[in-house]
Amino acid sequence: MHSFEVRGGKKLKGEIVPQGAKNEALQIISAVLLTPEKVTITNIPDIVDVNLLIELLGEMNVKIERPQRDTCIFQADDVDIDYLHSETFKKKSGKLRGSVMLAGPMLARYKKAFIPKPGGDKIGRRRLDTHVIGFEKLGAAFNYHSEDGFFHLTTKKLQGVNMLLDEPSVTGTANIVMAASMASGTTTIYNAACEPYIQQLCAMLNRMGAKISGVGSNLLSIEGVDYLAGTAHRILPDMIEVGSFIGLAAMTQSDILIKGAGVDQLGIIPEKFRQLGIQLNIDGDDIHIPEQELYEIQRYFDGGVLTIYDHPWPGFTPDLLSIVLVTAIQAKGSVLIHQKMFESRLFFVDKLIDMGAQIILCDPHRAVVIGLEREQKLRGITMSSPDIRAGQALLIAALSAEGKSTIQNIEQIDRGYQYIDERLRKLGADIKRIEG
Ligand SMILES: CC(=O)N[C@H]1[C@@H](OP(=O)(O)OP(=O)(O)OC[C@H]2O[C@@H](n3ccc(=O)[nH]c3=O)[C@H](O)[C@@H]2O)O[C@H](CO)[C@@H](O)[C@@H]1O
Ligand SMILES: C=C(OP(=O)(O)O)C(=O)O
Repeated sequence: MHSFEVRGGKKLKGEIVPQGAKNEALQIISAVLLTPEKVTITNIPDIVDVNLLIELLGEMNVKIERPQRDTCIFQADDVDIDYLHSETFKKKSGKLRGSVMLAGPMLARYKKAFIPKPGGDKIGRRRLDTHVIGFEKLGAAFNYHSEDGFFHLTTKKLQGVNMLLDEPSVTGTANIVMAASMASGTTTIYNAACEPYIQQLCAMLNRMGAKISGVGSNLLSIEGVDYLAGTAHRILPDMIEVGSFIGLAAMTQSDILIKGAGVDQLGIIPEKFRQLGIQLNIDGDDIHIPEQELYEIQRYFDGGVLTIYDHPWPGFTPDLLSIVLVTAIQAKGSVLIHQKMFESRLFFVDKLIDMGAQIILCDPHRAVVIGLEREQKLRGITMSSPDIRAGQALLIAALSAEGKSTIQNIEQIDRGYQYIDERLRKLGADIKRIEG
């Protein structure tokens, strides 16, 4: 288990470029299975989850060239379907959430698929019903094997259908879109997720020859086609990284320029940080966060305490709530953080409380942060990273704290943030990776 040793309390300064988006990469890389032709993907983040998915494809006999660290050329012209029965696949696919999205393309092209017991963050119950019910509506039969937690899916032919999703699941929508793109007839998906990740996937599939309309809305219409061709695709900047850097700058009173932030695709994210009182200057595709002595949390017009909560896109992504929470610690004022989607994502606040933060954990979904107004610094402590975003939030807390902090279990952070220690050092942070 590796850890980060951080000596906090330093102001940072400089430019940082966000990596390609993790959650988009997982969808886009799964989609290469839909065609026997070459698909070139650029701006791939060099992170554990994405590298593991690429490794899985390689083991399925997909040809992969990696001319640069951020570019892969995939060709799925001779896929070994039997690999999906192997113990190695079971073990590896269970390590990341993204592997569930191999099922949609497999079902579309090879008429059978397996949904592994999902990996990813242990942040609460993460059901797969939306995926399985969607496939069933398209004409797939499934069997759940309780001994290995796998869903086994088969179909003679996928047939377009109108469906209303139980919830706008992000990976569920991606899976169903990929399967429907090669079904017979037209599929409509209402209550579809519409995150930029999904919009990017649909744009890529359309370039491959799919016929998807309604992209960006919660009503997608997909006219099935027989064949999808190769294409090239560039992954957007990771909006969760962008939000994390905004929070980092505010908490550490730093002057940071986020270059190429993908401003047009950030939705409500900048506004939520502005509600915390953080000044953001948007210039073209860059975001400048100037050094700020104090930032004051807004109140509602009637004087009520601000609540920041997650909601399916275009609402605020749950993946940034831990970052917003940690950023509020040094603000002036109070905010209620309400994590509606996941029930185990807020428990890391006990570590922040140990560091000196004023937080009341009301229940597993809600926490009130009472800002310290920089009257008191957090204290460095030893802590362990429970999940990817809480890990990054703890790192931000450690960088703002007085003295030394040790963050253990940084494998969680490495799942989603590329060379984070190296990039933070370039901004002047005192952070060391301790191996073993
Ligand atoms: C690999 C990947 O892309 N992971 C993202 C994806 O996970 P993932 O696709 O697994 O998440 P889902 O969108 O399926 O939903 C996540 C959880 O939220 C619940 N839920 C969902 C929608 C809703 O309206 N109400 C509700 O309560 C679901 O029951 C589920 O427990 O989307 C999540 C929600 O944005 C993000 O946190 C994950 O980072
Ligand atoms: C929850 C996340 O990831 P995953 O779905 O891969 O666990 C995340 O990216 O914040």
